[in-house]
Amino acid sequence: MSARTTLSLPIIDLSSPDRVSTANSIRQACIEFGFFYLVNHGVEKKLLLKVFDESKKFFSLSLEEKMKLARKENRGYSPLYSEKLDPTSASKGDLKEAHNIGPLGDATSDNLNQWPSKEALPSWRPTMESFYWKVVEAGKHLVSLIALSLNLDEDFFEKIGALNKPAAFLRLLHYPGGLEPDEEVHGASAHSDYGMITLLVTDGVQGLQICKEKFKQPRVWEDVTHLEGAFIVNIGDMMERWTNCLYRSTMHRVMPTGKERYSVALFLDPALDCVVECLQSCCSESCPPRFPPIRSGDYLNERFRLTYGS
Ligand SMILES: O=C(O)CCC(=O)C(=O)O
Ligand SMILES: [Fe+2]
Repeated sequence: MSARTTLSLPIIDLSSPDRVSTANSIRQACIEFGFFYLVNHGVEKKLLLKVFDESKKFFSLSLEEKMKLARKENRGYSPLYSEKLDPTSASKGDLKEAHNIGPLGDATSDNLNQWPSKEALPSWRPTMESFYWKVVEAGKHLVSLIALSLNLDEDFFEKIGALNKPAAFLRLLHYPGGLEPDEEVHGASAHSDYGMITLLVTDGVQGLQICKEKFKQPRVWEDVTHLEGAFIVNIGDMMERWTNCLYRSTMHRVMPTGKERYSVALFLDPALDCVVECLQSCCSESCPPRFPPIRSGDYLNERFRLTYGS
């Protein structure tokens, strides 16, 4: 087994009035780790607790009930082992169940969402909708600081249409307990996220690990410490493509610790018709673009296909 250490990530304060210094700290964090903690993000503790409470109620419904909402078009319920975030792994799938919601606010897309019945979970939908919008708001604010950190106008990503209809997915996750650490069984197998940024909140149970040097073997995994009340934010692959790998989309995974674990992630992805191509400030003659331009929707579809094997 490879060596492991525990890691404290840089802390970014979203409410700091000194935007330039915050942008500088974001730049450092994205170059060095691709991960950081986000504090003072504006999402109240009460709402966070309510989301976890509803999530626990949802995952304790019978499998039959949950399968009525089985995943279609990346919305709805995915049972244990149905996903493999590392398509190269030989395992039978990831030891987690999940439920995806999003993108909201657009009638066509909204209609594809699958909601548990009001009889079973009366507060589910308003809780998730309210949380979704609060986290999207924090995410958009953060993206404006990321633009600043890349010496771009704060509204750069708005102007190129990446955030017009936020392609955001809210994903509730449940990792069952009972299994000890094992190199074969992963809660979430090694992967990088696909989009711009991910904002994650967990119930405090350990398990999340990152590997800073994804191309180096053997891989070195470091445990990410829980910071109460903070979001854990990471850079996704499309942001890595925009920045020509200046900002890292860091590989991560969730290992079973023997304890049951809940987490909630919001994936803020570029609008589906937005073309993601190397930023001018991130390439030069001696450092040409490493990736060709790609439509966000095409990129996402391909990644989902590999993850779900369909
Ligand atoms: O549950 C976690 O801590 C991380 C989940 C994750 O990385 C993902 O769903 O992409
Ligand atoms: Fe992830």
